[in-house]
Amino acid sequence: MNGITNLSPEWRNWIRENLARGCAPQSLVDDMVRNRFDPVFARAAVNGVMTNNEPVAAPFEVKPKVGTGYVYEMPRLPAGNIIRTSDRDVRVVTRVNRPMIAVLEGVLSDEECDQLIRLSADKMHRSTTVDPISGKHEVIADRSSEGTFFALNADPFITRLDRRIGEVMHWPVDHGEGLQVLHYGTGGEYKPHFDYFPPEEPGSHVQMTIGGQRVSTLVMYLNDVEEGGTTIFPEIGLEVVPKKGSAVYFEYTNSQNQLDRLTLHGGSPVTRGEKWIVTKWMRQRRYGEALSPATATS
Ligand SMILES: O=C(O)CCC(=O)C(=O)O
Ligand SMILES: [Fe+2]
Repeated sequence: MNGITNLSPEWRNWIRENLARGCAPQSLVDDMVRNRFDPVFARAAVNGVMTNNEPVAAPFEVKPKVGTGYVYEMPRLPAGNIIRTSDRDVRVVTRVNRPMIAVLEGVLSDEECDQLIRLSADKMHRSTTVDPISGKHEVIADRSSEGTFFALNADPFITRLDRRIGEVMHWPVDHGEGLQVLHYGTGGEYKPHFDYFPPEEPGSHVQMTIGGQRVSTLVMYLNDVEEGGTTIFPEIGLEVVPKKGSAVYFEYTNSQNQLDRLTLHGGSPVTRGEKWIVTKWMRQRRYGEALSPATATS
């Protein structure tokens, strides 16, 4: 998820002209990625030009209500003490109803955690977040971690995890962004933030061009952290201690497009040892649906 994240007038014209010539949108995305564009941004940019919504200025189709008055609907997370997925039973250890948060055990086996770390270790990049004004992915001081990303169906191992995670989150696999592995060294942290794209920030519109708003998050812990590194929810004073194979789930966008500000959260500083997590973010719609079915790949 790295690379160029702004569209010069020249590139915008290039997209326009090639679409007019009948080029497949995906081939333009591929060319842009070869020219060092961020893949997610490239898709959003091509889509924006295709739909005549210039990416940064594109109005989001429904203006979401923010903050107060969030209506809590039936949680998407299945009810009960055990969530039975196609290949594993996941135990619910804690549920909070407002905001909707759950702590889950046994989402991943120890071997799966180790395997994800192994697969990620040699392809980590300093993590980026979305700049509120430009919508660009920027390295920022608030997020001292390195990350890497696994596209949906990257291989049978990832496909199996994505399937199980979709069952736990009770949301279609193809509405999910690819799994994102993050590593924090000692001192690493992620300051409190929202996982949804704040609609008042212009950069959010770029991110929402494909798939819409994020609706829910599953943060899975890949190791036990010696000291610190808890997932904190400062609005409600909750702290979840990382445990290998466990996860914290939360949801923040309801069917009326309202956003739950109580899901403000962060990763507290790792004071001893290191911390590995893998995160799944679900979107309102199919992630990639804005391109035609023949060209959408994730
Ligand atoms: O590190 C954590 O515990 C939280 C991670 C997080 O908030 C995220 O990946 O969006
Ligand atoms: Fe987050």
